[in-house]
Amino acid sequence: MVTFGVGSHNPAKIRAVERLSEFFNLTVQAVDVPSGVSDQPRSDDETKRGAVQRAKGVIEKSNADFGVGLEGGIMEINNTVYVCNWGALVDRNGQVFTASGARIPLPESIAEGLRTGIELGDVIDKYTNQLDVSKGEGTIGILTDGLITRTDMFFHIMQLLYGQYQFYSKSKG
Ligand SMILES: O=P(O)(O)OP(=O)(O)OP(=O)(O)OC[C@H]1O[C@@H](n2cnc3c(O)ncnc32)[C@H](O)[C@@H]1O
Ligand SMILES: [Mg+2]
Repeated sequence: MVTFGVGSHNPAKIRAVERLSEFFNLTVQAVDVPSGVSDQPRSDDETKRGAVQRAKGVIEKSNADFGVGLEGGIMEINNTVYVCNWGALVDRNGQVFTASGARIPLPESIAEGLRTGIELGDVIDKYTNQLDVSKGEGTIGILTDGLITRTDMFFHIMQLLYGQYQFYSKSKG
């Protein structure tokens, strides 16, 4: 049985890793690790660093076979703010795999709130008049009318990560 440690207690992230059980037997454990970046990463680079640092932290702090880091952030292209997401998978040999997920533009009213320094999680709760959107369908779920949830998106990242691990394991043999 393969163990995946996830550097987060967010159920939207945990469920995304658990969904890998569609392909093989695994157990998932949440591990308390810092991302080492700000609560609201503001570039691809910072978001990716958060994911990698979480994944490495899991390997250091637990006995899991794989450390997983999943990180949400925002980034700007030509004055349009996008929600972005990164993931990292680290194995016991210290190999690091990274992948990014879907990104879509944020409506100007949400982007405005973010420019004042508030976290997306808080802005989206206010925008939707709901609690803990980030632990459920996520901003991506709201902005796609529920078609792609935060878990769907992180699951796609997990496939990209584990798929790379498989590819490089086989090509070395
Ligand atoms: O406990 P952790 O793992 O930190 O869970 P989190 O929800 O805070 O997740 P992140 O730190 O990775 O996300 C950074 C911010 O973006 C928010 N967010 C909400 N929905 C999101 C989505 O669909 N994609 C990316 N970020 C989202 C999130 O609530 C945070 O304020
Ligand atoms: Mg966070």
